[in-house]
Amino acid sequence: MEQTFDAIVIGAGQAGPALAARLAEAGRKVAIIERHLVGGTCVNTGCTPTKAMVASAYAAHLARRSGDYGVKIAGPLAIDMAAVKARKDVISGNSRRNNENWLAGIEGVSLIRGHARFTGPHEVEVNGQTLRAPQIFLNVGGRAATPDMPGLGKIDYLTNSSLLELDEVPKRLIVIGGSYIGLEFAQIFRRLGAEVTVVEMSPRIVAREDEEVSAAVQSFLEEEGIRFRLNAECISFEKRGDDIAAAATCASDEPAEIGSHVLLAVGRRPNTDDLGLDTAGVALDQRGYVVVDEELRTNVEGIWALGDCNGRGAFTHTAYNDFEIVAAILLDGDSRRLGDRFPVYALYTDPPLGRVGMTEAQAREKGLPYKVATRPMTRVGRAVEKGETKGFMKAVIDARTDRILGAAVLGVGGDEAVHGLLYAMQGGVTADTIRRTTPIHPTVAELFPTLMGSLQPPES
Ligand SMILES: Cc1cc2nc3c(=O)[nH]c(=O)nc-3n(C[C@H](O)[C@H](O)[C@H](O)COP(=O)(O)OP(=O)(O)OC[C@H]3O[C@@H](n4cnc5c(N)ncnc54)[C@H](O)[C@@H]3O)c2cc1C
Ligand SMILES: NC(=O)c1ccc[n+]([C@@H]2O[C@H](COP(=O)([O-])OP(=O)(O)OC[C@H]3O[C@@H](n4cnc5c(N)ncnc54)[C@H](O)[C@@H]3O)[C@@H](O)[C@H]2O)c1
Repeated sequence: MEQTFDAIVIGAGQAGPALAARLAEAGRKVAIIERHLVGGTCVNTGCTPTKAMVASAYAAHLARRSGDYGVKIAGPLAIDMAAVKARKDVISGNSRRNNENWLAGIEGVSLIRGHARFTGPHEVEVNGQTLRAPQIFLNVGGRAATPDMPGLGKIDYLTNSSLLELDEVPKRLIVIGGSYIGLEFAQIFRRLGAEVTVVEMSPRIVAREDEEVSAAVQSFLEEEGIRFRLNAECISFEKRGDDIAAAATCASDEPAEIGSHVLLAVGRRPNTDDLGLDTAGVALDQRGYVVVDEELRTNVEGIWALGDCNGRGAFTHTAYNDFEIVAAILLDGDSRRLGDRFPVYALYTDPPLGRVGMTEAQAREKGLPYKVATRPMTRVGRAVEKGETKGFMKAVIDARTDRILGAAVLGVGGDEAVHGLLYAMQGGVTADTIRRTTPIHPTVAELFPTLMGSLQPPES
């Protein structure tokens, strides 16, 4: 059987459904094809379930610290991992169902379940059926990278997806990779009672960040009992009875890490290897990401790529922004572009790291004249009152224009507070204007004017 549509969207992740809805609203007949779960990674195996578990882990942490606040809990603390998982499943499941019901209710959108594969530049095959459309939008996302490490094929390892299915806390968890996924899970499971070791091949964790950010995050995670093996340039695995041994270096006299479970969190790979993109003539880069221009167009007329699969962003908000760019161009006659967006993200450890724009190291590498200011969270009233004073805030300002180049807010509420600086950057607001504003007391963001008032040239 063959069917013709005005547009086909492949993947119901973070950009596809919103785009399908906008196209249908504009009167187009749209097919959206999903091979697994509506909502994609974020809703089912990424943001939503992990942040639900971050909340459970925080509750456990706060309960352990309750005495600090003058609150006594009688008896020992117990973690009911099955209940933690059930809570996370309800939150994630509700989100998925809301997405499904919303899509099902949109006139002009057909949700087709199955794996899509190109059979030509403007036709795909799903479940043996051919679908044709002049416009095709890829939103196929990615999955956990599983590099060819010695011994990996002989052990049962976990990824972000399978780890979320555990209904018992691992006794000893070895996390390979010390970035977003690795650190968020490391702290979650440590707070839920596991012994946790993070094995990272770089000399420091979250190595994209400034050195003092990496050091502060490592230090507060170590205070909670998480161990780190850095410079792990030569990782291999071996089964030892019921346990797994992970060797971190090639030196045979260095002891291996012994764990009951291993989580692989060493990056993602795009779901572009089983799409038949060569048949359609769509160009990929060396890492398998779809090559797109500033308007998300691929090299093939009538094919666009949005979200993680284009390698131009790796977050839900960047995937959604890709939808906004494409919809603006195709439906609103508005000329939005990838280059309009500032890098912004959060690392959801506790305390979280909110980040926007450049790091200081990036400003230095670019040879930009800049000023910098930092302030420890111990000198932020709101943090002191909450009893959560770990971390610091830092701003990097262009010395010529007085505009913000970048900022890090590592501390309680940092994921929220950093937005004040994002909006300031988008609006071209200067540090001096921020210095003259009157923010709400007591908040974390109320210290931004003070921060801007303490800018200094970098130490040379
Ligand atoms: C553990 C974890 C935590 C995360 N936490 C955060 C966070 O807190 N904040 C944040 O911003 N980002 C977070 N992310 C990243 C975020 O999940 C992704 O950036 C986002 O989901 C990307 O959206 P997408 O639409 O590009 O792809 P996806 O959400 O991956 O969706 C792609 C969809 O396409 C489908 N698909 C693939 N191939 C085909 C095919 N051939 N035919 C049909 N369907 C297909 C897939 O089944 C999937 O449903 C996290 C990721 C992980 C793994
Ligand atoms: N809070 C969030 O927004 C959030 C949370 C989780 C995931 N994500 C998204 O998911 C993506 C993937 O996250 P991630 O943490 O898996 O990847 P990542 O690319 O951010 O980090 C991978 C880490 O693994 C290390 N590594 C790579 N190969 C290794 C090896 N062989 N041995 C040891 N260490 C190795 C790297 O040095 C790096 O520190 C991120 O790009 C991010 O956008 C976002």
